[in-house]
Amino acid sequence: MSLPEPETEEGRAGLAALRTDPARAVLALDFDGTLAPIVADPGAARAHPGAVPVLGRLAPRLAGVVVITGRPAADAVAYGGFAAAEGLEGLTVLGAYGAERWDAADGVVRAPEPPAGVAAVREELPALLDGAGAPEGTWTEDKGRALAVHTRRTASPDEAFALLRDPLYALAERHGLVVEPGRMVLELRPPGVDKGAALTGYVRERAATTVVYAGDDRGDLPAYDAVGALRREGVGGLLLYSAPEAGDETVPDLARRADVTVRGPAGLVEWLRGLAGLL
Ligand SMILES: O=P(O)(O)OC[C@H]1O[C@H](O[C@H]2O[C@H](CO)[C@@H](O)[C@H](O)[C@H]2O)[C@H](O)[C@@H](O)[C@@H]1O
Repeated sequence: MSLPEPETEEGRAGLAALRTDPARAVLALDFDGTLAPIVADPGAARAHPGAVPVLGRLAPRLAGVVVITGRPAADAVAYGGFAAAEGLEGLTVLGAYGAERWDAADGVVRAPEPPAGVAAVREELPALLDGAGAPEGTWTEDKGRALAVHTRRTASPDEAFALLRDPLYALAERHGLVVEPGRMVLELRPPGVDKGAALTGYVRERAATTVVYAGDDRGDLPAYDAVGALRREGVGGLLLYSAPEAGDETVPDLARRADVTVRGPAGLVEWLRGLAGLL
């Protein structure tokens, strides 16, 4: 099986480094929109059925496989079907943008206590949404250490997103939180972590000389930046963009910078199968 040639020179160099020494390469993947198709109900998201089998084939050949997600680590593990998966005994899941860590080796989630601002936002959010005129279908996902306001199930998700944007930024700022905007979602979460720092830490921990990162949303941009910085240190890098299969708009900053574009989780699984075939 062959792999499509990366569209950039740096990407071709990254793929060549990966093929030369896979045992020193890290494969890092976002969850929603990358491993799991986007669905209207966040609680119904599940990894593409081909994801775990192909990751299980790849992982024993690599320095490490890590899922880096805005989800709580436990949710990603459950929705991904990652616990006790064949070949994924060394898998790591970095949840809540790197604040939480789960390792398949012991099945434990490690995480610090959320800051007090999260409880204050939880308290004030319902009245704020009422006052802002949040339309029917607006839904708050309580992630424990963050609150995510989803607009996908409103009649006009983009309009609802625009309506709620400023009030939610103001609320987050009042309580020392930051807003993470995503695909029809505005998440209020603690500052101080992002997917870039999470990825860099994992690459260093594994002493990797190549890193592959796949993502679909704005929250993945810090990981793209991290791959850029690692490349400048001499680490090989390959950036994949999981473009929307339907409905959602593309994220121009990811589309422009990616070395390889795949069509959603199904396209990513196909690419990973091609990689497994090559290795
Ligand atoms: O970092 P990720 O793994 O990409 O997680 C980002 C957010 O993903 C989830 O929301 C997104 O997926 C939902 C299910 O497909 C979809 O309904 C929603 O519109 C998307 O924004 C999740 O619910 C959030 O908690 C994550 O932060």
